[in-house]
Amino acid sequence: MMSLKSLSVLSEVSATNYLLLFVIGLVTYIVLFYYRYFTRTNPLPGPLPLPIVGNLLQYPGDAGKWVKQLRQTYGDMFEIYLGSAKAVCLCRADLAGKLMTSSPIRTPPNDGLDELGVSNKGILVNRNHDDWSYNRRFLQKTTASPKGAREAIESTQVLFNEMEELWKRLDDDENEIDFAGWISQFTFENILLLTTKLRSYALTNYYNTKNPHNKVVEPKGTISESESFVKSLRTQFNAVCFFLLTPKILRNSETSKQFLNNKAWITTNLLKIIKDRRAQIESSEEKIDSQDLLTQLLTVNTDKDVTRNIVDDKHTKKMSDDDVRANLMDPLVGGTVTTATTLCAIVYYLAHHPEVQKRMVQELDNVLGKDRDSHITFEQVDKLEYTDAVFKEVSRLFPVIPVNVRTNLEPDEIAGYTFPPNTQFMIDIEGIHCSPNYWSDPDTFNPDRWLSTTSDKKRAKNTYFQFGGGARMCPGMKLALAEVKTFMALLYRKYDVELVDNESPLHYKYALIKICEELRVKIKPRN
Ligand code: HEM
Repeated sequence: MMSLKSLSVLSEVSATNYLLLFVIGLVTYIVLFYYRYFTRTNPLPGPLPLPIVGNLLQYPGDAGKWVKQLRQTYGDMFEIYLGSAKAVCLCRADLAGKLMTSSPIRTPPNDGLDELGVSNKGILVNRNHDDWSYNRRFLQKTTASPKGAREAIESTQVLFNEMEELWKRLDDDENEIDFAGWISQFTFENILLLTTKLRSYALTNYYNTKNPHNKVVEPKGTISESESFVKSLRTQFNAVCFFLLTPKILRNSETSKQFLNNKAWITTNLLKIIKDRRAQIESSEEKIDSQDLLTQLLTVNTDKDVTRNIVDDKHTKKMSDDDVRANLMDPLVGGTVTTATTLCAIVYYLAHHPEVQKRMVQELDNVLGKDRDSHITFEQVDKLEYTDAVFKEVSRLFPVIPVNVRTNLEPDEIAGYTFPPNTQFMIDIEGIHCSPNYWSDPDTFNPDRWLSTTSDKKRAKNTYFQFGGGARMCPGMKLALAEVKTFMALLYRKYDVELVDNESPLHYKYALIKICEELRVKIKPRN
């Protein structure tokens, strides 16, 4: 029998052995990692990565700012490591344009996105080409048509009137509001209404949350906690960012759990809407005549089908509740925060450029007439050339998605390098939007550069990507343009808008897109 003493000596020896084995394993891993790194194909310039985390420890929390810093050091084409995966950054219009327009896939296979359950669902980060293309056709058909834009112009006016009634209830000394707070509720309510014909009364809910002493009766809406719902949509961007970038072994289980719970909460709310509408459709004896996105998704391949030219021979079954949920969630996620941040940036730039604001208001008066409450038509919005130029110029200097991504499905040759399939490319949209190579006086805020009479002569192809490009381009573009321009017209023809703090930069958080979380403004009726 071994003595206790010899047992403890043995266990000390085996602990030392384990430690030794671990150190040898670690050193081998590091040596192999750097051997592979220094002998890699297509060695582009870029910061030296660490094993497992790559360059993620240097990430300042904002991809736009990071790519800008790195471009200044490494030039127009460089590589970084997001964990152990390499990403190639392209900062020139000719390099970026090719990928943006040719590749229909955003990200390579990613276990994080699989865990979040978004890689094979819906539209935004769906990697399955056939399903993505099928799903996208529904949104394209309902939002990208002139009918979609007309509906957006109408609903924007209805919601603006409701918001004004709520503003009137604020005390006089409260004409200072958080524009970012109101507008994110506004854009959410608008996209919900346009895609489902349902209301959540998000603006009333927001007003009541902020003014508990002076509440108004809130009509019963589809989503009762709309304020929290909008927060959850924002959190979903953080979730995608976290799961996309964080290597599996570093994914903190508490953070993962919170993000998964957030998605589950959105899912529960949306499934309720979907089940109710499905039951309504199934029990209806009349012909379904509604053409909204939700109805199209629920009726496709059923005997009450209201879709046309959408199905293909790979999609012959009716859609499951969860697929409908993913296809509804993506426009809500994609259309709420982007549009709200764009409008915050417009308000911010106009406040800093009163001469531009004055000229825009003049155009509004000329096109819309003297009555500041008159109904605005599609044809009038179409005539707002200077307002449109303001939108474009703000979006050039402040793109909501400053860095876009693409992945190649086939080997791809770019600038003399051949990249294997599934290489992650990051496209420096902000850098291209502000490069002196493509724009005269790029840092100057000058809407005139967009007017047909004075357009920027230097401007080349593939230099403006506010809505992306190619097959994956934003399907909500027409709807968003109609909403944003109508909102600008409604606000500025009637009100003077000032920033509370003129010195402050426009605050935003970055989570794949820029999210403006607060913008304090004073709104007073125009003289
Ligand atoms: C001013 C507002 C908006 C901006 C700036 C914006 C911008 C963008 C950008 C840059 C992309 C990526 C395109 C690419 O990779 O080429 C995108 C994709 C997308 N957007 Fe928008 N968007 C806006 C409004 C909307 C609206 C209102 C909707 C809903 C109808 C929407 C739904 C989507 C969807 C579903 C995608 C993914 C498309 C795909 O992967 O095929 N967006 N958006």
